[in-house]
Amino acid sequence: MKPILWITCKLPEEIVEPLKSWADVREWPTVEVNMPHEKLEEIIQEADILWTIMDNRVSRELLQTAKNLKLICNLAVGYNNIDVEAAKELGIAVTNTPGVLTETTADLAFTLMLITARRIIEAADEVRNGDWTYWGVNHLAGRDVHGATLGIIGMGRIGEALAQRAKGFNMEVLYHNRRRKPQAEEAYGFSYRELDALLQESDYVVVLTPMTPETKGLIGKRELQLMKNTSILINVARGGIVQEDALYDALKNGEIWAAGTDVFVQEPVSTSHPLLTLKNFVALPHIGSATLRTRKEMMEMNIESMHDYLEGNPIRHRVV
Ligand SMILES: NC(=O)C1=CN([C@@H]2O[C@H](COP(=O)(O)OP(=O)(O)OC[C@H]3O[C@@H](n4cnc5c(N)ncnc54)[C@H](OP(=O)(O)O)[C@@H]3O)[C@@H](O)[C@H]2O)C=CC1
Ligand SMILES: O=CC(=O)O
Repeated sequence: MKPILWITCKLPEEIVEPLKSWADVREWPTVEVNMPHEKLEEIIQEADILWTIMDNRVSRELLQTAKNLKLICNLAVGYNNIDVEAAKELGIAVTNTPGVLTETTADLAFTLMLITARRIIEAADEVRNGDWTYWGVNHLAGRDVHGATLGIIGMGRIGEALAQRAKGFNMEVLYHNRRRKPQAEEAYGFSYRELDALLQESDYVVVLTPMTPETKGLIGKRELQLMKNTSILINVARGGIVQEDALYDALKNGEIWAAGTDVFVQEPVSTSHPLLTLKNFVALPHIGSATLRTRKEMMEMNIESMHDYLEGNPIRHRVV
């Protein structure tokens, strides 16, 4: 009997079709709406392999209801949507997609810095809405990215790729991790800072840590107040690492100059979210790794893990 592979979102036909040679493939049928949690509760009971996306909350309670589940492949590098400790205890392997999305996500992080600093969304909207009525000396004037100081919180794969882009813009690069990276410091000229010093010195602060109990709410009122009132905060990591209510207050009160984020606590974010009322806030719909090539490579990486499992080989890209 073929193992049951449940895919919790609609994937391209050319990816799914070949899987049918070895799996009894069952898939969520539509791209417009993601699988509701109640459906996940139902299908986890029959799946041998579960192919998940970040939207799926795979808790301990949910995992405990699984009868045959042996492998979860998460179509993302971040895996905070899955209780990996519980999975490990229950003998369920979990895999992710590190590396293949690094450069693409760094491109997006740098893009978000540029569009936030140069007020690109406001400017483009002005043209489209017919509000471009004059040339003014400080009209839509933003902030320079070149030559500024970039502080990266979470200098991992994506952080390093972002830092390399920043070097091309003659930026000074500071970073904060739990562990220093002396070799990278020497090779690329980054400088380590404690968190508070990084916040105080940087013109751009970019958050690129995973979401963990330690990073949840890492940037709140106190941290935002440490930043310069001319500085810009970018979050491409996970919603909730930056406290959204504190960010709203800091932007509204001019404690920081602007912010751009690709991620929210609740995704998709509600159009009534207070942050969306602010002109100095740029919002993107979690598109960090969204290029056709990278998404294909992410899917292929998950499939590699499935093949390893099937063939009884050590499972590549395994988190636990
Ligand atoms: N917006 C999007 O679409 C995307 C978002 N992401 C997010 O980006 C995250 C990073 O990805 P990637 O670069 O591949 O991951 P890495 O694991 O390579 O890098 C994460 C870095 O964060 C640091 N870190 C972890 N905990 C803390 C902490 N408490 N304080 C300070 N630094 C910390 C780690 O260093 P150390 O252990 O020394 O602290 C590490 O260097 C993902 O987990 C994901 O959530 C990723 C891809 C796309
Ligand atoms: O947010 C995306 C990821 O890959 O993690």
